[in-house]
Amino acid sequence: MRPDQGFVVETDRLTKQYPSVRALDELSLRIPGGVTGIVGVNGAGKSTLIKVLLGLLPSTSGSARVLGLDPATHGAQIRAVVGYMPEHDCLPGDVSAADFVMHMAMMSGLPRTAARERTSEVLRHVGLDEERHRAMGGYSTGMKQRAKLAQAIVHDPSLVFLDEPTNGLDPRARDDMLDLISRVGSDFGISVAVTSHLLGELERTADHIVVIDGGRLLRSSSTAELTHTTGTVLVEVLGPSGSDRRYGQALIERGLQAWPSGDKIQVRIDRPEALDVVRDVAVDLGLGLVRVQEIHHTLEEVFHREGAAR
Ligand SMILES: Nc1ncnc2c1ncn2[C@@H]1O[C@H](COP(=O)(O)OP(=O)(O)OP(=O)(O)O)[C@@H](O)[C@H]1O
Repeated sequence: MRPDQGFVVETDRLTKQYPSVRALDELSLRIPGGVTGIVGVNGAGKSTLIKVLLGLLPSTSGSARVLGLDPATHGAQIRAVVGYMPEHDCLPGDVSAADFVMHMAMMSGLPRTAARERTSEVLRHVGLDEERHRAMGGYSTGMKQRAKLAQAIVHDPSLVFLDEPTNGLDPRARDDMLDLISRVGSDFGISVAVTSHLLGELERTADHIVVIDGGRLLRSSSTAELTHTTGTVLVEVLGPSGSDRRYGQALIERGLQAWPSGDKIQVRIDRPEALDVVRDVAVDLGLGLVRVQEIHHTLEEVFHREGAAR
C-alpha cells in the first residue's frame, strides 16, 4: 500500500502488559500513508508499539492491522513488506555496510543481482559511498544510523518503522537524518512511521503527528493542523536604514497591530484587508516588499499551551 491509499496502521484498544508495566493501554490509533511522527517521552510505549505491529511481540489484548494484515497471525508477511530500523545499535562491527545491507536484501528474498543493485542504490541514497566497504565497527554514530536506515529500506518495503533514528546524533547529523527520512517518503514512495521523544523534531519532516503518553493516545492530527497559523505575518522590507521602523509606524497609523522582530516587522492579520494595507504602505513609502511570511505555532508551543508536554 502506497501513501494516500488509506491507513497503513490501525489499532483498536491495543494493550501490552509487561509483568509490572502496562506499556500500551487500550491504544486506538490510525496512521495514514506518508510520513507520520510518533512522539512521546521515553517510556511512552513507542518501541513496544512498533514491536507489536511487526509481530515480534504478542499483545495482551486489543487488535491491530498493518497494511491490512494482523500482526498476531501474519507477522512474517508483515515483515516481508515493512522495514524496521531498531533503536539500539544492532550492527555487526566486523562487517561492511555493503555486505550487511546486501545480506539483508537477500534475506528478504531479493535475488543476488537485484540485491546488489538495490544495495548500491540505498547506500548512495543514505550518503554512504566511499565508506561502504569499511567495517561498521569503525563508523561514527551518524554513519551507523545511515547503515541501519539503508537495511530497513533495501527490500523496497511499502512502510518503514524508524525507532528514534536521530538518537545520539549532533544537531547537524540530526538535520541530515531528518532530510533523508523526508526523501525516503518522497523519492522511494515508502510510508514512514518515525518515533521521537523530542516534540519539535518531526515538525518539518512529518505530515502527520501521533502523540502517545503512558501507552495511551494523546493526540493524532496532521502537522499542518497542529501548527496552524498564528494569524501573524513576518514582513521584510527593503529600503534605506530605518525603513523597517518607518514602515512599522505607518502600519500602526493605518490601524494595524505591528511590532518589530529583529530587522523585520510582525503584523497581526486581524481582517482580510490587513494584507492589502501591508502591501499598500510599502508602496506608499517607496519600499520594496521582500517577504511576507505566515508565522506558525511550533509543536512545542502547541503542547505547552495545552499542558500536554510533560
Ligand atoms: N521487555 C520489557 N519488559 C518489561 N518492561 C518493559 C520491556 N520493554 C519495555 N518495558 C517498559 O515498558 C514501558 C514502555 O517502554 P518502551 O520502550 O515501549 O517506550 P518508548 O516510548 O519506546 O521509550 P524509549 O524510547 O525509552 O525506549 C517502559 O516503562 C519500559 O520500561
